[in-house]
Amino acid sequence: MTPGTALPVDSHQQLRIRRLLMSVAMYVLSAVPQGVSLYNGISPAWVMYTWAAYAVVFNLGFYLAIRSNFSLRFRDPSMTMAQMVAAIILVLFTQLYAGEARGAYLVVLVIIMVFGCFKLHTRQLLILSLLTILAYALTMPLVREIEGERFNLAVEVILWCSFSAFLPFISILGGSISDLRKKLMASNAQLQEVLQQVTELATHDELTGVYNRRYLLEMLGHEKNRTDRGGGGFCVCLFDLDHFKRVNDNYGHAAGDTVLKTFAATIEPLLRSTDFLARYGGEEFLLFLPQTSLEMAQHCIKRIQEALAGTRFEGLPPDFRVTASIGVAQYYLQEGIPGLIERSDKALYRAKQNGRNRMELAPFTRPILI
Ligand SMILES: Nc1nc2c(ncn2[C@@H]2O[C@H](COP(=O)(O)OP(=O)(O)OP(=O)(O)O)[C@@H](O)[C@H]2O)c(=O)[nH]1
Repeated sequence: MTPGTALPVDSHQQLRIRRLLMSVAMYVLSAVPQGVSLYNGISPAWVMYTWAAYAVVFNLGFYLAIRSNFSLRFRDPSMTMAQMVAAIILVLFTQLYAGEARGAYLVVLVIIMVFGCFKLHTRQLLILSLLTILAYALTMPLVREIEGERFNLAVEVILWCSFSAFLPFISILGGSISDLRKKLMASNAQLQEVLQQVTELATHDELTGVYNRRYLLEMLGHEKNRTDRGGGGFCVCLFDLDHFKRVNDNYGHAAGDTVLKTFAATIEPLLRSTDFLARYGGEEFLLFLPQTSLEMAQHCIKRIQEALAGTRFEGLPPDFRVTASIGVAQYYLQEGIPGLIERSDKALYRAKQNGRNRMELAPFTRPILI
């Protein structure tokens, strides 16, 4: 992925090819004045053939370089500067034989500068335009040679002066557009980053990094709808850390936070990618197990209890352990999510009553689909 943007490399290359095709379209269009010149005997046929061969070879070369990803080796994989220089050389060549129609070709140079605004800075565009003005001036003795007696120095100088006045101006304008584009892209990237942060904040618990209650309830709602339409059943497991108040009281609030974070970090790797662990409140966590029977949920809880029994907590005594009481409920058809959680909460209450560090299953009286 290119830094600062959201597009994958392939999409960037496709965009570059699209831009190249735009410039190819310009070549095709400029074949029209070439043809008219040829038809009217203003420029010789070999100029048109040379122009066409040059255009085909260079554009094919640029196309292959981008298509094969060879251009990714360059700082600018669009090869904007190279494309522009190639086009400028071609225009300067064809205008040599354009006679009185020379002005029409000079317009193309202006359009080439506008193309540069996709990638180049104002300074690069200005340097390129000054070099073009100089190169154009240097072609004048050749034009004189080709045109012989028809050469009108005054007309040529007027053309050169107006061209020299406008081209730098177009470059500055193009550069400003380019800068504006870059700023827009940077602020877009920033916006994406902020959006990602906001999404993270809206769906995750800040302390433990697991999902938050709101997001979990949303996911439960989706799963309920899916199950009611004929999907497999699911379970929820409500965890409550035992005697957590004592952790805060004996070791301080920061140690309590560490316990919550470590608890979540211990459970997460034990889950399938489709399971959801969320912080339900204070020291309560809700585990949502889609496509899971009560029996499978019990296996999962046992795995978690075993892992917890061996978990050490940073900054706390080596023999310090945390246990949890768990209430497990399996969803039954058409049940409301609040009702389902209430059943798991009642089961959790029984687990506390029955001595903690254990799980209790919520009884059910209605059919369960799994
Ligand atoms: N460190 C820390 N403590 C929290 C956080 N949220 C809630 N608590 C504490 O969690 C404790 C919950 O205590 P109780 O509800 O009495 O339950 P308990 O001590 O775990 O006892 P049982 O649930 O009956 O086993 C309270 O002391 C809260 O202050 C948190 O984000 N960080």
